[in-house]
Amino acid sequence: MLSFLLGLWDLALEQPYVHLLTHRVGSDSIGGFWLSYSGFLEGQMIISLPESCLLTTDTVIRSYLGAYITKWKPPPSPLLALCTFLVSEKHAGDRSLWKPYLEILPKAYTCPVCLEPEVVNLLPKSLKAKAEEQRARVQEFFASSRDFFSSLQPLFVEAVDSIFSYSALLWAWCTVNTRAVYLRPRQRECLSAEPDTCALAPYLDLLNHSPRVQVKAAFNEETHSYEIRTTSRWRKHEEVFICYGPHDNQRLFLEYGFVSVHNPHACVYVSREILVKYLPSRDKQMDKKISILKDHGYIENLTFGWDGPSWRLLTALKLLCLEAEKFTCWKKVLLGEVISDMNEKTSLDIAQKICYYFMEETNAMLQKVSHMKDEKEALINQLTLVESLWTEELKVLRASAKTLHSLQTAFT
Ligand SMILES: C[S@@+](CC[C@H](N)C(=O)[O-])C[C@H]1O[C@@H](n2cnc3c(N)ncnc32)[C@H](O)[C@@H]1O
Repeated sequence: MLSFLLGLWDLALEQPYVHLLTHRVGSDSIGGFWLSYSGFLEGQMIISLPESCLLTTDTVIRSYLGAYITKWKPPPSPLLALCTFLVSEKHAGDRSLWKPYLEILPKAYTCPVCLEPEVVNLLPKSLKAKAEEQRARVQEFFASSRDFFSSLQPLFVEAVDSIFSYSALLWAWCTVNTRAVYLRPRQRECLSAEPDTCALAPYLDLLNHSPRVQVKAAFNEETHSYEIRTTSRWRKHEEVFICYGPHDNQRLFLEYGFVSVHNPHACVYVSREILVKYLPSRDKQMDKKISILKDHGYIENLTFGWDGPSWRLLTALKLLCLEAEKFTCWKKVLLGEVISDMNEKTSLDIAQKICYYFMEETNAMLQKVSHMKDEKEALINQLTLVESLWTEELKVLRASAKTLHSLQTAFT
């Protein structure tokens, strides 16, 4: 493993910028990270990984799988090509040129698609629905790929069913989903029309995420290398982070299987059902108001954040709280105008009720997770992850409740 990585080091870096540290956590996962050797200044290159070190669909098509992919109709997707290569190379073990890379990849993942259904049941509703969608998508990916896998039988002594099992494909899918970097879309006749934008980038993919840093990452067409430059400053021996995007914790959990503590983008989603639950049930204009919110895209992505209810959430509430005689002012509400003190106050009161409701629910879920941790030791890692998500949500809600309280005092 190390020789491979040191090989990359020689190839990719002009000077030894970083120490690479990997350590195993438990038996089935690996935590890899980068430690700054001599520090980085803003704008400095962290890594420049030559194209030849990237694992792309080109790598797959040039391999022994190429002839099978080219023959297969309808053409396999770029994702299927990458996943098939990963599973096949992992199966090859010592015979694989990619063995050193494959050995440092996690053996298992913690994205919701890999969690036990009873753990998925403990996720916030909005995330649970996305987790179930993700699982259905991966299951469909497996089901629709089985004929293609069968066509590969001449390449293997063992039955392909045992090599390209659901768990093997799931592992490969998670590897691509959690670790791939973005390349500009390419189109190849032997692959389906889905965007071919993923590349695995050994060594570079050991960089962990921090929401508080900024990087510039892209393939440089002139140097033919994938380059990452930091816009932050790193002191000697500090862990170097990159930013995977301005993702909230639910998105980080869904796509990468982790939760970021004190994530500035963390938020709690308010569903339409909860929004309506706290409004006066006698409002005859409610259906009309809901349909205005829907038409103007204000029924989704309503959130509580560290700074209180989002502008979208408050705007939606102000519109829903409009008094009957002020209903015609709904456009002004969407433009951010204040309609009346009464409208401002009522919407803040309802925002606070919803916030308290979420805090109660979150505390109840935390208790449930804690009981389950006592009862189901085998699930402790998965449950701890879910617990950290709820804990972060509770912190956001407390901060929001505080902001709401101070906003309300302006009306008392
Ligand atoms: C591209 S890899 C980064 C390197 C990774 N730590 C490894 O094991 O090789 C992305 C994965 O690293 C983990 N990860 C990245 N940033 C993290 C963070 N701030 N906290 C916890 N896990 C993180 C998550 O499991 C994520 O799916």
